[in-house]
Amino acid sequence: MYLESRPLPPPANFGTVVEEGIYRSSYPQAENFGFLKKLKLKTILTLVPEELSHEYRAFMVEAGIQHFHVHIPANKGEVKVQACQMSKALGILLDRSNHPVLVHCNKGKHRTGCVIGCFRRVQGTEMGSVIEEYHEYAGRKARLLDELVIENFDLGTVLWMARRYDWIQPGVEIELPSPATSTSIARS
Ligand SMILES: O=P(O)(O)O[C@H]1[C@@H](OP(=O)(O)O)[C@H](OP(=O)(O)O)[C@@H](OP(=O)(O)OP(=O)(O)O)[C@H](OP(=O)(O)O)[C@H]1OP(=O)(O)O
Repeated sequence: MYLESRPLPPPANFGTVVEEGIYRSSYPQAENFGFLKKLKLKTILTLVPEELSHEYRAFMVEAGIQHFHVHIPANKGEVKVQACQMSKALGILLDRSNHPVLVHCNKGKHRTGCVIGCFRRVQGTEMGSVIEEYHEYAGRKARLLDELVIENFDLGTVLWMARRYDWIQPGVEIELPSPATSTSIARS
């Protein structure tokens, strides 16, 4: 993308999840702000715990972008993300009044990959395709624990939002874990 003669590079690992609705990326840098402005974002959802830089915050204020900050921990050594954190992040993405929204972490691979993977499950996407998309962005750094989070996330925690904002494809049955057999990795 170009503005006049200046290139407008997207953030690294940028992708479109839902056309003109949901985008994903690594942590945006100053040289990416022009590209983000062209997306006419309404919302940015940051998944890393660190405070925003003054420059990044100033960009959002100037562009009239609302900001949400949800800490999704990295699943290293053990699953660390909890259902309440994941459902908070998904709730922001499912709410179409926040669109267009960019969701990012540091590299746009693991934490963003988990959130988008759970979002795809809400959409009823077949698990093989969900995991394939996770690997597309995580590359050789893909983590089995992230895949377990995606596969075991309890969709029941966001089902009312999915219905309210019309994310569930007609005829798609959302499979909820039965209380007795629930092996949900992500505990609330
Ligand atoms: O391979 P390692 O275990 O050394 O992971 C490194 C780093 O790999 P590198 O050294 O090759 O750059 C990871 O970057 P990539 O694997 O995405 O390239 C990075 O993932 P990340 O930024 O969170 O990824 P996102 O969730 O933002 O997508 C990870 O941070 P944590 O998982 O948050 O701890 C780092 O761990 P550490 O140094 O202990 O903090």
